Amino acid sequence: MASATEQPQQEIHAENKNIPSDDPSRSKLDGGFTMPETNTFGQTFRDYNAESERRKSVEEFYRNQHINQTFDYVKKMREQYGKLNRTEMSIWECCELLNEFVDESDPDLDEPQIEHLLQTAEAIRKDHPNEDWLHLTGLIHDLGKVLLHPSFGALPQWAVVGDTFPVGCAFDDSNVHYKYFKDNPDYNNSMYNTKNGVYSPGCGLNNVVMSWGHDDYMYLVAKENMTTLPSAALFIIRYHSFYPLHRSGAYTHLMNEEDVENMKWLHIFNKYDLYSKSKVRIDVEKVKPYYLSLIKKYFPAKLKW
Ligand SMILES: O[C@H]1[C@H](O)[C@@H](O)[C@H](O)[C@@H](O)[C@H]1O
Ligand SMILES: [Fe+2]
Ligand SMILES: [Fe+2]
Repeated sequence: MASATEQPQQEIHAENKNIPSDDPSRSKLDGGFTMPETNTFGQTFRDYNAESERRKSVEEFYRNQHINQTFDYVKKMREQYGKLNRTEMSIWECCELLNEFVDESDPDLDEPQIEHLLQTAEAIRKDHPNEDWLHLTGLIHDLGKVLLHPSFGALPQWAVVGDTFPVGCAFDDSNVHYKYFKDNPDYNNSMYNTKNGVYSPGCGLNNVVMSWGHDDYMYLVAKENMTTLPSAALFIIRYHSFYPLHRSGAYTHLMNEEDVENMKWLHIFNKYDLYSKSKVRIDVEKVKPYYLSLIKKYFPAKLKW
């Protein structure tokens, strides 16, 4: 029987096994975690132009996302889904619901989402054994993708996944496939197309309306169900797809001091979210008791969704 103190799984270092330590092709070692040079398809991570079987569909995904995510659309969705009146279920039940979904925006992963959740959580657990809140954050950060499920209205992928960005101000050209924003109605709206748009500099991300998707939704679910996770966990969940900010440094003029503090944890988290994507399977039944104990510590048994 697996105990709640089961050791973390996943051989993160698998890629390096046969490569001499001084070989430049060897992955970078960083805090124990090996960041592989290439993804499952032999490409560098987040290369949206590399020729691969997924390139075309990922680009088509971003075309739809950029055209449809307007300020008005996001406001409407936030209000509607923020009511959390669709269903009641536990965190683990939600993990299981994600079993069937593959994320169409992701050039690095074609595994069902539950694999990605466990790979992320287990990779964090290995390097940061004492931050149990961060393990749980890894497990739940993508649960908002449940919006794809028929019982949540089966939202189109462009309304659930992909990188996020602020609406209500100019789209930054560091967004992937930026060119498709030109067909977004907000692109030509003078209220929304200046650097600050409807915001003031330093207003804080909490006051910025982000494109609608799994990040903001899961943030609302965690907060409204009174999680006892620390605020850094909520920040990670809410902004983990905000690559234009945490990877490219765009939109920093909207941040306040608290955001700057929280960014430190987001940067740590992001490494595991991105680079743990692999074909290495996790034995779900083996690790389940450990994660159930964390869920019990930080969440009520049933949550409103
Ligand atoms: O394709 C991925 C995926 O949807 C992730 O869940 C999200 O966090 C990333 O930002 C995105 O690029
Ligand atoms: Fe995500
Ligand atoms: Fe993720």
